[in-house]
Amino acid sequence: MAVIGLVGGTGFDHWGEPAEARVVATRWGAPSDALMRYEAGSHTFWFLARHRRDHSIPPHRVDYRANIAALAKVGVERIIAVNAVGGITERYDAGVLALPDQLVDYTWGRAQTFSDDDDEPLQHIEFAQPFDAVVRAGLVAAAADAGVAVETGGCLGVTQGPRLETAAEIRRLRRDGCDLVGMTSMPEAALARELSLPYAAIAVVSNRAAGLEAEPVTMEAISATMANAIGRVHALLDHLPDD
Ligand SMILES: CSC[C@H]1O[C@H](OP(=O)(O)O)[C@H](O)[C@@H]1O
Ligand code: HPA
Repeated sequence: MAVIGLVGGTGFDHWGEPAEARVVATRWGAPSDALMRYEAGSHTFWFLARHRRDHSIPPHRVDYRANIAALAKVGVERIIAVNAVGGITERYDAGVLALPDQLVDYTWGRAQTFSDDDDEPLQHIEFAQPFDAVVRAGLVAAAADAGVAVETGGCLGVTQGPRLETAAEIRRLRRDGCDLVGMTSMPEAALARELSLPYAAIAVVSNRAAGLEAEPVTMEAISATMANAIGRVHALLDHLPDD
């Protein structure tokens, strides 16, 4: 049994009645919301709604440091992030569950490190592989066990938001090697690495990215796709293997 931090995003702001809710303070400030404990499959999960339960915190205003520090404070051993993302390359159609293995950071102006004052050690984390191979392997095994199809691998470009991208920005991301686009994986992934917390993401393709379809991207379509896919995310969590 492991104690796992679960950061839920768009389409996953709630997870039923928790076994426990805990308000956690950190030296970086308050996390997005109370942390909620759930027992699922053979693991304990501490769930945190990245945008708060009422989905009121936009991606550029999430206090990623407080969120990761709060998860560390309740003793999580690893972190699984759930993200709604746009699909850029053909493998990543709407509704696909992806387990990305790379990312490119296009965000700016976010508090992106704990190495930010004299009280914290200066760290230059190793980050060639931003998603943890062991956590990703557990998700691959869970998918096989649950009979849920996943695309393994893929590069996630992280934009600043909260607006969606232009068609030209998506063409640029494709040229840069990005398969997927989201807004919240950075600095979340890097901060987890700074605290030595293995981190991986379940990226749910909620839409084809801007300019790839005749119709514009709408929040209604994103929400509908996420509502459809979230049962498969839960199936993965229920089937995560024992260590
Ligand atoms: C148009 S939806 C954009 C919103 O959804 C994603 O959130 P999350 O990563 O927390 O699931 C994306 O990053 C944006 O915040
Ligand atoms: O198309 C998108 N772009 C950026 N973030 C997203 N999150 C869901 N869909 C998207």
